[in-house]
Amino acid sequence: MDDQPILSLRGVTRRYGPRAVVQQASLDLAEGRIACLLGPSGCGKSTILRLIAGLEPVDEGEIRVHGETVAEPGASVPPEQRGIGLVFQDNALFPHLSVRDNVAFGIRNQPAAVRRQMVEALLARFQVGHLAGKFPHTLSGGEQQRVAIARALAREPFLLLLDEPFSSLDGHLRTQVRQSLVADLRSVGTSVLIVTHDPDEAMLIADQLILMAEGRILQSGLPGDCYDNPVSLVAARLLGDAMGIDVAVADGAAQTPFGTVPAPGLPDGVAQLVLRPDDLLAVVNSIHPGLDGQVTALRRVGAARTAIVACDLGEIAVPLPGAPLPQGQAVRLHLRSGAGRIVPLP
Ligand SMILES: Nc1ncnc2c1ncn2[C@@H]1O[C@H](COP(=O)(O)OP(=O)(O)OP(=O)(O)O)[C@@H](O)[C@H]1O
Repeated sequence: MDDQPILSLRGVTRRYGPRAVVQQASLDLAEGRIACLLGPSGCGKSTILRLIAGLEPVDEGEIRVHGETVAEPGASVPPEQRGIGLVFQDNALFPHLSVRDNVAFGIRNQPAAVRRQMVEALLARFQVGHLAGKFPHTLSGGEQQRVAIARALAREPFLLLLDEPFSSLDGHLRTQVRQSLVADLRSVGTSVLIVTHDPDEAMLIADQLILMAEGRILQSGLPGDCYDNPVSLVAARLLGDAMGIDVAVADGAAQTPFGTVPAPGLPDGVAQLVLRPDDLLAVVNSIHPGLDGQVTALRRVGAARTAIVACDLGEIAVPLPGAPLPQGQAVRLHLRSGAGRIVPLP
């Protein structure tokens, strides 16, 4: 099996004036996977897509496709020769062309019979065959999205880039459209890189998750690994609530208010314990070491109960899987077995 990444970025930097909006970005994409690039608004996600597609030059670093350099400072393979499809947030279908002709547009050099067959197959695959003769303005946002993706795939790109494909949809519709679109993309087998700022969306659909903040790629890996083993507090917070507590590390172990936590590979000195809300347990009459506190309030969302516990670290929200605790109850906070990660200070 060929393990060579289909696309690699190495130390890629892009500046607008003096400001580097993408800084030293490195990543590898594997074939046939759905990767999600997740980060807050303005962190440089769309710029990375444009760099990969060849719509912008790199100022530093290198982009490789199947091991061949396609972009480095002063040299760039044009977008149409990269074999990469890009669908922007706004879809930008040609308004004066029917759905069928929009999809056929990118392959207009193919013989008519081949073109017809490919277009029909793609429209059917993306469940918009019944809309073939319609014009874009008569389609819903989700339908336009599917047509735009079918149009990009007609050129048989080895990689499809999707910039916030579900941003125009909300609630239930978003979940539905997302599920069925991802299933269709998987059935095609194309490699896909999806930009999103929605952590739940990224966790749900990604085979590979790429975390980004302030122009930098922080971490890349399986979604579960990124969630369980964040490289920093910032990376942890991209995927959900997390708190950081300064701790002392010596000989590969950190002394925390909840006991000793392994800190493999970290140098001696100050580091940070990263905690997810469900990493802590509030125990009454505990005989084990932990951090003492007192319940100051109870909250409930649906079936889930949370106790607000005042302790030396301030007020901490701790999930209560069992019976509710009364206000004022003294508790000891413990770290669940295996929970908590020690990361370097920012
Ligand atoms: N052509 C440009 N000239 C100058 N600054 C730009 C240009 N394009 C983008 N920027 C700035 O670069 C930063 C990164 O923009 P980018 O669109 O890549 O972020 P993003 O993560 O995709 O954001 P969003 O999720 O809001 O789309 C932003 O601060 C943006 O204002």
